[in-house]
Amino acid sequence: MTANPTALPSDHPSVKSGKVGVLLINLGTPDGTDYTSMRRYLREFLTDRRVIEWSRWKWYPILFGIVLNTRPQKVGKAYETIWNKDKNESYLRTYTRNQSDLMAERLHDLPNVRVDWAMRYGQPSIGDRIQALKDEGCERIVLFPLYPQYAAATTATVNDKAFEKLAKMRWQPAIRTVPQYHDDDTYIEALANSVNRHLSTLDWKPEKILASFHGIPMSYFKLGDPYYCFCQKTGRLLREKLGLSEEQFMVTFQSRFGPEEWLQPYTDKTVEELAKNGTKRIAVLNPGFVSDCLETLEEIAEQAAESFHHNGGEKFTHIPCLNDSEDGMKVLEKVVRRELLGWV
Ligand SMILES: C=CC1=C(C)c2cc3[nH]c(cc4nc(cc5[nH]c(cc1n2)c(C)c5CCC(=O)O)C(CCC(=O)O)=C4C)c(C)c3C=C
Ligand SMILES: [Fe+2]
Ligand SMILES: [Fe+2]
Repeated sequence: MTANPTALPSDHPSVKSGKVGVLLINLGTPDGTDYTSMRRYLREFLTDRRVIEWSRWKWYPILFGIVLNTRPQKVGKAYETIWNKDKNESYLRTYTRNQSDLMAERLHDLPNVRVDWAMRYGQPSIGDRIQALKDEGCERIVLFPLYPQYAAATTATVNDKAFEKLAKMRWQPAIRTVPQYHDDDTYIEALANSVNRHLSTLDWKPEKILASFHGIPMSYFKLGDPYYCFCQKTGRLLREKLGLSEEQFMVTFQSRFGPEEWLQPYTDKTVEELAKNGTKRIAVLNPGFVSDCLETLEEIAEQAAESFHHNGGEKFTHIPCLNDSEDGMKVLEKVVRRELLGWV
């Protein structure tokens, strides 16, 4: 008898192989609304050089001396008002997990594909989930930062974090990173449907619709971040799809942080000025957020609504993000299937 030359030696470790991973990644979320959880989360977030580009010697005294002593209480209180009490977690976490579960179901025709989810800040971490996918036999992984409009502070930092993990792996999986899909027709149609569906539940019509995107400092844009242009294009395509004029539809930027100038027009100032100038009815949506979160549920649906009413406005409505809706999942599935081409 001759030995089989292809047989593995008896002491060879078992290696799983032949699978493709899809990792959905969103921004992150604190584990709880208490001071310690909030501080841990904000510390990880605000020490990210892609988020705060100031030099360390200028930023750290402010961060550790002031921001991390005051902001955890303030933001913790805001989180409490929008916490998903059923699951004891933020909605961003609930929706991201649901998106992952639903994506797995939608890809049932691709038995070699594994779907998982992670957060850039907090848990589950990107590194842990890449390792878990690799351990399951994923030799190729699609990294999907859940941001329709690329920005260095969001998409790039997700990719950086993933490659930080890969830098420590002896046997790396092959990687694809998903680019922006700000002008994808399925995405624009899903947004338009969500606007029309939501407005059809009201007994009034808005005089103006605001598409409010998270801002970035103006200096980042001037240094070459394309985010502003992607937001403007999404806004224009959505306005055209809805058949609205430039008077009826506006792109604005929210969530300013720190003393610098950010992208304009600012959402909070616009809402206030519209109300003061006699606009009585507005609707606001957040096309840049794949899931509702603090920035949409608290800053817009609560704070902006209050400001509008306080300044003389009468009707305000917040149009929910696509979240784990059928239309929202259609968008994510389309992007994932495109990025899997040639791999499955
Ligand atoms: C300089 C600071 C920040 C930049 C730049 C920034 C860009 C940016 N952020 C999002 C999406 C989200 N941000 C969220 C919360 C949040 N953002 C910042 C600061 C910057 N973001 C802070 C400090 C916080 C925490 C809350 C607070 O302290 O005000 C969230 C919500 C997370 C949640 O758990 O609900 C999202 C989502 C984008 C898309 C973006 C640039 C394009
Ligand atoms: Fe942010
Ligand atoms: Fe531009």
